[in-house]
Amino acid sequence: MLSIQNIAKSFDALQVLEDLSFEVRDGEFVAIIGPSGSGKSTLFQLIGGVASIDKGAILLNEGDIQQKRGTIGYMPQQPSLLPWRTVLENVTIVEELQRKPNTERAKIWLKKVGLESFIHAYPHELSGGMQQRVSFIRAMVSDKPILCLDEPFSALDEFTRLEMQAWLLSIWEEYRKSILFVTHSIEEALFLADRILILTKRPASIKKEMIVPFARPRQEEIRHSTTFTALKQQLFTYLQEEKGDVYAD
Ligand SMILES: Nc1ncnc2c1ncn2[C@@H]1O[C@H](COP(=O)(O)OP(=O)(O)OP(=O)(O)O)[C@@H](O)[C@H]1O
Repeated sequence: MLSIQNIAKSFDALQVLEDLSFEVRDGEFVAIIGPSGSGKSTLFQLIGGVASIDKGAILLNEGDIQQKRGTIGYMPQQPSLLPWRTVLENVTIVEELQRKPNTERAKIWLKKVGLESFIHAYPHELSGGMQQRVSFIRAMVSDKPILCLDEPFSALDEFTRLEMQAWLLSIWEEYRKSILFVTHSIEEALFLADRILILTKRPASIKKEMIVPFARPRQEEIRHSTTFTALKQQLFTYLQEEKGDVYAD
């Protein structure tokens, strides 16, 4: 579905990505972890078409999406909701820009995620976790073939973060939309993903790929299994080899 082929990207003399290749298949949940500053956000900018690659190709369902905006669903680290718009109006904004808002579908989604009594509320009336749900639903209803989530839970407190991980899994396991998920948390990647891509330090390419062996639907208990602990240690070692910041949590 999404195919990143040998891409390279520099900002002036700073080479950020080099010969980076990977794929995300239809319905797959892929997590990316890597050292700080290795170029994860840059990668999303390239996939989202807001920056241009120097070399290589970015294909979505075999079509070239280089510098094409609006082909992926995107959820940023901060919810980025417009404070003067209600929850419902925030969810429909992407479609409004494309002149085809589907208010009914947005309402159905908000109901599905327990926000039906908040559709006319403003962002400041919601908790951080609720705001992230709205942000996620906005990306979902834009109905793109793949969702790119850039550290979506990193600003949340630990308890809300664990809740949001379970929440995301329950939605994803029902709908199986392709997800590319950047995180700094090894544990989050292991709990959520089918496959984890580990980046090298800058200029980043793929250092390793790990297939996550846990069955779906995922159960909380896997976090306490010996396999989970062993894989966590393995991932930690890979990241230490790249001398990035610390990722164990
Ligand atoms: N528009 C830009 N112009 C110049 N340099 C940039 C630009 N965008 C990013 N960079 C540089 O590219 C490098 C990679 O940045 P990026 O934000 O993609 O890394 P990251 O892996 O997402 O970092 P983090 O893990 O800390 O969020 C950094 O050194 C950053 O300063």
